[in-house]
Amino acid sequence: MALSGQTAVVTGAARGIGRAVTELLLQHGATVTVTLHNAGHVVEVALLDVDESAGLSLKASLDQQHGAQRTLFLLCSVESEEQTKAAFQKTVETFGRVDILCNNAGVLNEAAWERSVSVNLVAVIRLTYMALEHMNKGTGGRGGVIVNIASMAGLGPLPSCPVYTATKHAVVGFTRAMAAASTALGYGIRFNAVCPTFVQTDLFSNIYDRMGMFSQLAAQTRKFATTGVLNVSEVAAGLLELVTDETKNGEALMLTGGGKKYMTFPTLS
Ligand SMILES: NC(=O)C1=CN([C@@H]2O[C@H](COP(=O)(O)OP(=O)(O)OC[C@H]3O[C@@H](n4cnc5c(N)ncnc54)[C@H](O)[C@@H]3O)[C@@H](O)[C@H]2O)C=CC1
Ligand SMILES: CCCCCC(=O)/C=C/C=C\C=C\C=C\[C@@H](O)[C@@H](O)CCCC(=O)O
Repeated sequence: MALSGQTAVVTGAARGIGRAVTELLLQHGATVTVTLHNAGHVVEVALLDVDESAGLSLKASLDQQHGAQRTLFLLCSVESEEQTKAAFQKTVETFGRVDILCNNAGVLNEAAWERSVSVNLVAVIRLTYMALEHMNKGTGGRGGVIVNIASMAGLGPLPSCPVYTATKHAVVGFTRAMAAASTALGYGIRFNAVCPTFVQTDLFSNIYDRMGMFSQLAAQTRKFATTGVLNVSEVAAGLLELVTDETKNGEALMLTGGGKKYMTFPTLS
C-alpha cells in the first residue's frame, strides 16, 4: 500500500517507538499536515500523547525537517474515552479520513497494574473500535490497516512482569481475532501486531524499578535482555512492513536482535 494520500493516527507518538514510527512515516512521504483538506499526494498523521512538552518538542523538530504543515500534535490520554473520541474527531475534521492506526502507547508498572491494563489493553480496544467507525468499508469507510505494538512478552511469559505479559498476550490475541472478524465481515481493514524484544527507550530504562512484588526476578530478565536490545528504528521498520504489505493480515511479527520472524500459531479447529 502506498502511503501517499493516507491519514494515520499514532498513539504515544512523542517519544520512543512512537516517535520513530512517526518519523519513518514522514520520511516515506507520510506527511503530517495541518491543512484543512487532504493535500492529495501526501500522508497525514495525527500524533497523540499525554506528554505535552515532548509532543510539542517533537513537532518543532519535525517542522524544521519537513515544514510546519507536516505535523499535528494532539494532547490526548488513550485512557480517556472523551479525549480519544475528540482526537479522532479532530483528525477527521482536519484530514477527512483515517486509514492507518498505530496503537503504540504503552506502560509497564507491576505495582500499578490496573494502569498497565488500562493503557496497554483497554485503550487498544477502545481506539480500535473508534477507528472502525471511520475506517470500516461496511459503514462508508475506505478500509485501511491497524498495527498494534505488542511485545515478545505477548508471545512468551516474562515472570518478572505477569500483568504486562498478560496485556501483551491479550493484544496479540485481539489483533488476530479482529483480523479474522474483519475478513469475515468485510471491514476492509487489516490488523497486525509487532512483537519486539527489548528496545532502547525510556520504558526499557525503567523496567527494573517497575516490577513490584516480582522484583526478585529482575536478574533473569536482565540476563535475558543481554540477548539483544533493538533500536527504535528497527521497530518502526517492522511496523512499516506491516502497514505497506497488503498481504499481511492477522500477523504477529517478532523482532529480535537475530532478525524478524512471522509467528505461526496452532490451529485449534
Ligand atoms: N521498550 C521496549 O523494550 C519495548 C516496548 N514495547 C512496547 O512499545 C510501545 C512503546 O513503548 P516505548 O516506546 O518503549 O515506551 P516509552 O515510554 O519510551 O514511550 C511511550 C510513549 O507513550 C506515551 N504514553 C504513555 N501513556 C500514555 C497514555 N495514557 N496516552 C497517550 N500516550 C501515552 C508516553 O508519553 C510516551 O511518549 C509500548 O506499547 C511498549 O509496551 C514492546 C516491546 C519492547
Ligand atoms: C521486562 C519488561 C520489558 C518491557 C519491554 C518489553 O516488552 C520487552 C520484551 C522483551 C522480551 C520478552 C521475552 C519473553 C520471553 C519469555 O517467553 C522467556 O523466554 C524469557 C524469560 C526470561 C525471564 O525469566 O525474564
